[in-house]
Amino acid sequence: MNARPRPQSEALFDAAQALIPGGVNSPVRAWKAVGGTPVHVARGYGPLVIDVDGYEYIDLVMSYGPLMLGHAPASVTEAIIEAAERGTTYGAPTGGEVQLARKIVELVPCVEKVRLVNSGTEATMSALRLARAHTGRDALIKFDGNYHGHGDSFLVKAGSGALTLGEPDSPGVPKALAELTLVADYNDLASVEALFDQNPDRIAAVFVEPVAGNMGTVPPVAGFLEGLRELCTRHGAVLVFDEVMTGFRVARGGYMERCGVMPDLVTLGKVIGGGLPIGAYGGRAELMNQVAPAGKMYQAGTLSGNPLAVAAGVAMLNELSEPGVYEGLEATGARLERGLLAAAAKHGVPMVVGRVGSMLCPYLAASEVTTFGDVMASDRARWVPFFHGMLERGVLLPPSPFEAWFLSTAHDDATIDQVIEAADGALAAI
Ligand SMILES: Cc1ncc(COP(=O)(O)O)c(C=O)c1O
Ligand SMILES: N[C@H](C=O)CCC(=O)O
Repeated sequence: MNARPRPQSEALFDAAQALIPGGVNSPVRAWKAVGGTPVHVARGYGPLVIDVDGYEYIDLVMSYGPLMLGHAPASVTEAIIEAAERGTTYGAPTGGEVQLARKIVELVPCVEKVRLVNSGTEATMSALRLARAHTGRDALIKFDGNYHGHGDSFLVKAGSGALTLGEPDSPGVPKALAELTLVADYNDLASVEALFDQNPDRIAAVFVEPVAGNMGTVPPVAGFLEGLRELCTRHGAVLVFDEVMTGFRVARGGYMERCGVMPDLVTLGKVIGGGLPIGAYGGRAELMNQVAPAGKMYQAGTLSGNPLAVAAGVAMLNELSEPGVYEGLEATGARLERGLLAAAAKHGVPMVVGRVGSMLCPYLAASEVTTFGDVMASDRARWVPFFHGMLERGVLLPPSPFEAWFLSTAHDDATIDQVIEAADGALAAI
């Protein structure tokens, strides 16, 4: 199949490379892992995006997770327009912030109080500072291949774009700070226990993506999150679930609602902003009351609680509160998983699918993927022609085998069947 010519995307990418580092404002968008020119998007509606050359694609990037209702859902768009007409930012508290905070407190089980920030990165940086302030300790444990945004303390064995570019430990992070980040193996409780034993009274927090979504999609094995809870309680460390990706995606109350394990703090982002920039961290009142001005741990933001983001988030969470939404997303995810596995089996391509609800990742691998090592052992070279085969058949995937695919309520059965048909063709050709 011949690649479709994309002169407009190419011209824009050339111009962007002269103006913006690597031509993009977030590294994973540069298609370094798959090669070629990134598709530059002109607009999106429902499950589709249209590029600047006029081609239409079924979108499985979905802005890396926020767009639970597809592109430009009327309720969210109207809420943004109404809010913008009243002014875009005030630097003063608003009723909208209270509405969004109330929704989060009502729906996310571990949250009694929540602070809104501007991105997932800010949320995790702030949660880490709070854990350090609370415990008076400096070290943290994170997991190989988990990604918590680009705060210095987290760019150690990081997933997502850092992994894609082969830079999981970024230059520019002070060595003294990086040494405080201890790295354990995801889904391996013994590796966490060993770090606690080797570092008595040093560990402020354990940060975990309860479903690892920045090395594809790797659900936790039975007992892993329960074990982290027990270890943190035993050693006086703060357990932080980074649900920036999974919050309101895998269930209204995030993955903690599905698994029943309660962290001390949670970080949120993506969905709660309805597609506008936002982040949040929250937890028990006793912890959150240490944040300024209630307490001494300083954290602030000129645009925090931005009226547009908050209005979009409230509209999004209202729609997600409708009955049947998550059951529908589960069915959509299951349909795609079944179709992908059937297509792979038909063409003799080894495949396993990691999936929780509407986030998923097919690995070109013959056996179960539960660890970072399993992810790295999957056939990433063969994934590249698969990506391009899908693209040429009108399906836009995240441009890296380490990124999750995201579905929305706008992806109906007919759309999913088109994705499966494209996968059938793409897998036949690799
Ligand atoms: C689990 C997780 N935590 C934190 C972040 C950082 O969020 P943001 O990109 O909004 O800074 C991301 C995504 O980038 C994420 O997937
Ligand atoms: N995997 C990342 C976040 O979830 C993708 C977003 C980005 O880094 O641009």
